[in-house]
Amino acid sequence: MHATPLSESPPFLALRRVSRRFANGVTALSDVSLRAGRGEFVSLLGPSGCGKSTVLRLLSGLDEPSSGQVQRPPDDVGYVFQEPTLMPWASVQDNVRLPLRLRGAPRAEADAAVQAALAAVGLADFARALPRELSGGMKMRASIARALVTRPSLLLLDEPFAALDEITRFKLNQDLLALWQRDAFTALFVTHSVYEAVFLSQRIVVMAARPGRVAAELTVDAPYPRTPAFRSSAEFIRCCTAVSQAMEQASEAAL
Ligand SMILES: Nc1ncnc2c1ncn2[C@@H]1O[C@H](COP(=O)(O)OP(=O)(O)OP(=O)(O)O)[C@@H](O)[C@H]1O
Repeated sequence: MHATPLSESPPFLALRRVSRRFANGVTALSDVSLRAGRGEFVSLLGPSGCGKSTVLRLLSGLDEPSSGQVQRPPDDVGYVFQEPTLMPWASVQDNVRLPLRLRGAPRAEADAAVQAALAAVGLADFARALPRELSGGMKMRASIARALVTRPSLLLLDEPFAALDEITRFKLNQDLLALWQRDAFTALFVTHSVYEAVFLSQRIVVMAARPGRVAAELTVDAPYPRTPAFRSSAEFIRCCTAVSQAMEQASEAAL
């Protein structure tokens, strides 16, 4: 594990000296610069209110910076929220089909894409189920399938597993990495959990609050695929310790 130099290959997405002030006077982000290369898995880690969700909203085009520059990828962006946000009256397959319907994709093409997305998250047998018939983990799988059904080049995930029990969370971490390796999208993953960030990421951006800013950047050198054995390895523990220390330093600096 080591601190990351900022200038390497040309970025796929970037924030350059971005600040975001809201009308109520809150400065959610102050002079934030970060970047990700194509196909990279990057986590944003930090305490509540440090601006993690604001970074995702800026990258998805849902929000604009007050100053600085946001470089977004040219094509599709998938977004997964903490809540699965499924339509309760629609079947799992109709929920997953929604982004394709909104863009007017031909029926046969959409059907094939929906089936493929459901199979990829292990929900092929639940295509006709209603969301209330699914467990929390399965609802989140459906939400991930909906985000991936358009084959986005960037997947933004805003604490998607925070409400799940630990076993389910570990399983979904593993399955998300398998999807990422298979489809080669760029992943920007927001979490409060040091362990989750280390397990998943190639790089971790540690943020601090009041105002939201980047406090540190660390690289996790461990190879993929990362199996459950990685969680009990010396390398994992070393990385978690380094990231926790960076978080502590960031919170002390904020006091
Ligand atoms: N639309 C808005 N208007 C005013 N203030 C906002 C708005 N959106 C966010 N904020 C404030 O900006 C700061 C950063 O919010 P943001 O949701 O990005 O943080 P976060 O790190 O994602 O927090 P959490 O981990 O709790 O989700 C917070 O103080 C929040 O209250």
